[in-house]
This record gives sequence, C-alpha cells and structure tokens, in this order.
Amino acid sequence: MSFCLSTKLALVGLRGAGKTSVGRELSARLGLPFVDLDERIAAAAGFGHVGELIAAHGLPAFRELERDELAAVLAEPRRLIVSTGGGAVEDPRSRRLLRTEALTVWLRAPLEILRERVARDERGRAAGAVPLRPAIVPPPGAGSDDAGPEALDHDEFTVLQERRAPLYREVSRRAIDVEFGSPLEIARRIERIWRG
Ligand SMILES: Nc1ncnc2c1ncn2[C@@H]1O[C@H](COP(=O)(O)OP(=O)(O)O)[C@@H](O)[C@H]1O
Ligand SMILES: O=C(O)C1=C[C@@H](OP(=O)(O)O)[C@@H](O)[C@H](O)C1
Ligand SMILES: [Mg+2]
Repeated sequence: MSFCLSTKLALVGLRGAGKTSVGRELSARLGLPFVDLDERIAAAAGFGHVGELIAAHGLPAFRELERDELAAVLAEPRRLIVSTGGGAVEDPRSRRLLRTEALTVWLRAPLEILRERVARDERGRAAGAVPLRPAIVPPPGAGSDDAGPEALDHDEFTVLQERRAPLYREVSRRAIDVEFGSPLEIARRIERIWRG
C-alpha cells in the first residue's frame, strides 16, 4: 500500500489484546486522530460502554452498528488510527474494507493472558455493574435442557480464537505478539511498520 494521505492504521485481535490501549499510544506518537470503534458506537447511542449497549439492544444490533461505523471510519478522507472491537472481522464487508482501506495489524497473545486482562478489567467494578465485555459464545446445548458433557469444556476465548484467527490473518498485513511489553512499547513496534 502506498503511504498516501488517507492511509488508515487499523488494529484487530481478540478482546484484551490491547487494541484500545495501543491505539491510543499510537495516536499520540504519530500525531494522528484516534477512533476506538466501541467507544464511538457506545457514545453515539448514549451508553457508557458497549457492554451496556449489548445488554440493552442485543449482539446482532451491536454488530450492525459496528459494521456501519467501521465502513464510515474507513471512508473518512484523512489518516487516522482505528481500534476495532474483537468481533469486527466477523462481517465479510468489514474484512474487505480492513484489507483494502487500511494497514491492518493483528495483536496476538496467548489466551491465558487475554483471560487475565479481561477478568482484571471487571474486578473492582460496582456490584451488579453491566460487564464491560459480555460473554458472547452461547454454551454448547444452550436452549436445550441437556447441555451435554462438552459443556464442561466450553471456553469463550478458545471458541473465539478458533473462529477468528483465520479472519484476523486474512485482513492483516502484519501480526504482532503482544504478550510482553507495555502498550507504549508495542506502539513503538507498530510505528516502525507504519513508517516502513
Ligand atoms: N501490553 C499490555 N500489557 C499489560 N496490560 C495491557 C497491555 N495492553 C493492554 N493491557 C490491559 O489489558 C486490558 C485490555 O486492554 P484493551 O486495550 O482494552 O484491549 P482490547 O481493546 O484489545 O480489548 C486493559 O486493562 C489494559 O490496560
Ligand atoms: O470480541 C467481541 O466480539 C467483542 C469485543 C469487544 O471489544 P474489545 O475487543 O475491544 O474488547 C466489544 O466490541 C464487544 O464486547 C464484542
Ligand atoms: Mg477495545
């Protein structure tokens, strides 16, 4: 991709990978505007965070907003950094746009790290607060009386990783391992890719 005026840098990866934190650091370092897709969608709909939006309107409604907002951001005639939500790649049109309209970078980390970060984000929040990241994978057998023995093995992150890893790979020009290093250090690594 040529380094043109409207080039966008997009971050993808599972929940907890650091897309929001690293995107913010990158924006400060590169002096480019930052869009966190989740924050923009939640604010536009009058919610404090996307977990509240999903709780109120459901996952399919959120996915529609996500798809439309990503297309709008990637059509903006300016350079910017966009941090997507972990599930943005599930929409085929979004994948095409991430491939063609942005330099997309996949932030990768072992699942136990992601689990720990996501759990830590929920700790210390008020009792009864709506989760920041609601569970989105129905347990096997959900809706029937007998979930079956495989329900014991159900793990949200494993399911999402299996489903999404090929999609992240498909849209990304580069994958970055983010197990080690602060968001600032990871932003510095991505800055080098961006500057070519
Ligand atoms: N490189 C990192 N090292 C340690 N903690 C991190 C790192 N990146 C993000 N975090 C923390 O992990 C949590 C999830 O980060 P966030 O940026 O919201 O991820 P995402 O947007 O990919 O879900 C936050 O508490 C954040 O401070
Ligand atoms: O994995 C997902 O489908 C989601 C990830 C979240 O964003 P982060 O990846 O920034 O946590 C947010 O968009 C929503 O809770 C759904
Ligand atoms: Mg985020």
